[in-house]
Amino acid sequence: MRPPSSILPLGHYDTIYALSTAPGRAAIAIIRISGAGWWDIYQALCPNRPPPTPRKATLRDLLDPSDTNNILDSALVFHFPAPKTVTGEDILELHIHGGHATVKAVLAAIGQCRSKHTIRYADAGEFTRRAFQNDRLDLGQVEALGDALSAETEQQRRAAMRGNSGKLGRIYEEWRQLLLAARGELEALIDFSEDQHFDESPAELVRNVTSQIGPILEAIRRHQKGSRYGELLKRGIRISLLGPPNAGKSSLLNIIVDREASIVSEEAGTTRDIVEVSVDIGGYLCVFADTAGLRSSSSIGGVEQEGIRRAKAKAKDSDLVIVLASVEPSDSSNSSIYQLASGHSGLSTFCDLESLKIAAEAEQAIVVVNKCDSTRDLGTQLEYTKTKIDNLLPGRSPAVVSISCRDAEQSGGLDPGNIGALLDILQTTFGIMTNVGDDLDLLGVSERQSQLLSTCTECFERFKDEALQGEECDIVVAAEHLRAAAACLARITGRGEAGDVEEVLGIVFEKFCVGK
Ligand SMILES: Nc1nc2c(ncn2[C@@H]2O[C@H](COP(=O)(O)OP(=O)(O)OP(=O)(O)O)[C@@H](O)[C@H]2O)c(=O)[nH]1
Repeated sequence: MRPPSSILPLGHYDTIYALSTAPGRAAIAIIRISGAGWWDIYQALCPNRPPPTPRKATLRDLLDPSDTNNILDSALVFHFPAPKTVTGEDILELHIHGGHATVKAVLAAIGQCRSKHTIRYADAGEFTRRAFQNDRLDLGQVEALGDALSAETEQQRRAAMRGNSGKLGRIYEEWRQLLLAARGELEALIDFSEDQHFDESPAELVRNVTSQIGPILEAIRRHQKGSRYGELLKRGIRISLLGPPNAGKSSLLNIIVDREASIVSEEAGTTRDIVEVSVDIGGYLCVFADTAGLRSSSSIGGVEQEGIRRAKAKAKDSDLVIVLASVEPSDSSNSSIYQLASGHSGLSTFCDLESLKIAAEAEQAIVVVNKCDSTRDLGTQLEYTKTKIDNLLPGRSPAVVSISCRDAEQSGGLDPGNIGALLDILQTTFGIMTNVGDDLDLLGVSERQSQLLSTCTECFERFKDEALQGEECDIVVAAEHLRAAAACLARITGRGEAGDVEEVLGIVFEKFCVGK
């Protein structure tokens, strides 16, 4: 359904053009022209030449319209006839040489072409906006396209492609049509029940609609879960490194991100503020936070206390908490640390209880035992540590992995310190955290769409409450709840009765660049 012309922006019928490839020196640059004025532009740049065969590459000299002796470039020219094009309009694409002067000259020449259509440089995202307005893409697909353009990791790209298929839009439109039909039946009852005989009583009809809503509500829950997982992939998985001072949190961060992002020192309590670094692990965008070591002592100052407060808050806000335990001398005098396993060689495994408590409540947790370079009874200590962790975090059974940042630093690789094994465990955990089952399209549900689905659920719940009134049910109110639910679905796709579509478009198109 084409949106009403009242919501078409000013300049919608102008012919627009833009450099669609990145600016700068390159082998090829593509200039895209969209709109009815394409033919005037073609004639001005390629005077007396026959039109290019649709969808076929045609070699043409592009001439300066104000001086036809001046050949601007020799280009490959494509004409894509409306309506089956990326914008739904006629498209002319000029594949020119990518030098700065060539691009500048051809763009200037297009601006000079005469036409009864207004010809102007495109605004950011205007090609895609036209695709939406000409019904080539729904709003969910536009959002997915924006995500695809900004994708930096493999998993971000995959999630964006899932939203691009149009499948989600078709599902929401199907639900909306079902609601509209149900609402139609309710309204028929309201308008005509006095004059005509209906097979169903209002209460029966409302009950029937309730049973149709049930499967949609269930599906919405799956879509919202998919959205949460998709958002993890798009915005990145937030990981906190938590543990007592000196366990090696900063050392581990530096090894993972392969640079000195955080200060490492033998002085306990070095890290105060949170140090955040993004890194791509196996295609997953991860945002690691190195935090202040947790300890409780009357001797620590105000700055460290604030660091500890921030560390706890950060960990509680994370998707995954990595607790660092470490192998230290058994006679460690630090009263804040708790012995997880005692060793024979004068070295035992320690951690602080506060970090483990936070891990017990975290969505996902992994325990890493660092400084394993110094112990000779690692296997036994690890066994004890696992048992102790299972007792301290009942029902969680987090993975426990031993590493040595020192070995990794000294060898300059990941395997000697067992960091490779930790990265494998992380990747497996990310896979579990973002597993939507077979329906991978659910990863394409955006945060905006998920919020609208929540509102839609609320409307359904109100409808169901009304239905529970039985014969007392107010059918006008029930129909209104269905209308509101259908409006939420319309706002997801940007189709139908989405009254505030311009506002929604503004938000969605914010991140688009010129030429897209
Ligand atoms: N033997 C050994 N020492 C390590 C290892 N990893 C880190 N260290 C040392 O432990 C000390 C503390 O390391 P950091 O990475 O600063 O520890 P942290 O947990 O960030 O410490 P805070 O900032 O105090 O919370 C430094 O002297 C490191 O060189 C390891 O695998 N083996």
